[in-house]
Amino acid sequence: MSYAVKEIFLTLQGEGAHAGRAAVFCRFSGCNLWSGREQDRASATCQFCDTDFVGTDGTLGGRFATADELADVIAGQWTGENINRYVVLTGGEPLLQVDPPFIDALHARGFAIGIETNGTIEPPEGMDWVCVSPKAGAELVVRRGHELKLVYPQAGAAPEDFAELDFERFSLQPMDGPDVIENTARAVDYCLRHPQWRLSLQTHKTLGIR
Ligand SMILES: C[S@@+](CC[C@H](N)C(=O)[O-])C[C@H]1O[C@@H](n2cnc3c(N)ncnc32)[C@H](O)[C@@H]1O
Ligand SMILES: Nc1nc2[nH]cc(C(=O)O)c2c(=O)[nH]1
Ligand code: SF4
Ligand SMILES: [Mg+2]
Repeated sequence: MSYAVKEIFLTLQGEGAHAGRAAVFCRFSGCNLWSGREQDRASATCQFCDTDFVGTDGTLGGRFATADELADVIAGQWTGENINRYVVLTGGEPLLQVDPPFIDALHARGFAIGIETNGTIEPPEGMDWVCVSPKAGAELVVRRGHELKLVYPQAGAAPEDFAELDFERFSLQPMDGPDVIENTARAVDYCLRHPQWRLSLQTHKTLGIR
């Protein structure tokens, strides 16, 4: 199988439990909850997306014929010491494309693998950190994992709907957009009242890094 990739870049994980950790990001093209076209946003299942995942025209983006070819480009972006190598697979929806040969190819190059997923597709075995971000109106198939990171607030997806699921870490991430200041205040208030949840800020945005 081949892989359609929007962009590949080295940065710090900005969100969630691994915030601050050096990681190569591999952003796959395409999503099952939105076409990525602005004219389709209002009718999409997921309407608040902050990401351009259309096409293969970003930094180091392209179509990769094999898992080894893609894993080589990812490994080539790692510039630090060769310890604690970490890759984050995101998108778009990475689980439309991530398969066992690709996971094996990354592990063979010494990477621990994190994935950001909307939870509608079961991940293959071997992921080191599965971060599920449920979307109102989309069936949640992945009901266990390492981290559940809920964008807040979302009509039809309240934190209480997910609090009993089998995750190690529960993160609440303010919805970015015109109401981000109010959304952040509400998320802070929710975490104070429900200490099962921890605030997740999109620190890369305030830092001005990718
Ligand atoms: C762009 S998505 C890609 C991965 C996957 N499709 C998903 O939704 O989890 C990466 C992360 O950004 C979050 N996100 C997307 N739009 C956001 C927004 N407007 N504000 C805060 N987080 C957002 C998602 O919920 C997800 O946790
Ligand atoms: N720095 C940084 N951290 C991130 N965490 C999740 C991201 C994503 O778009 O999936 C993201 C991103 O795009 N950049
Ligand atoms: S599911 Fe993820 S990538 Fe797809 S539109 Fe929603 S936030 Fe964006
Ligand atoms: Mg992002």
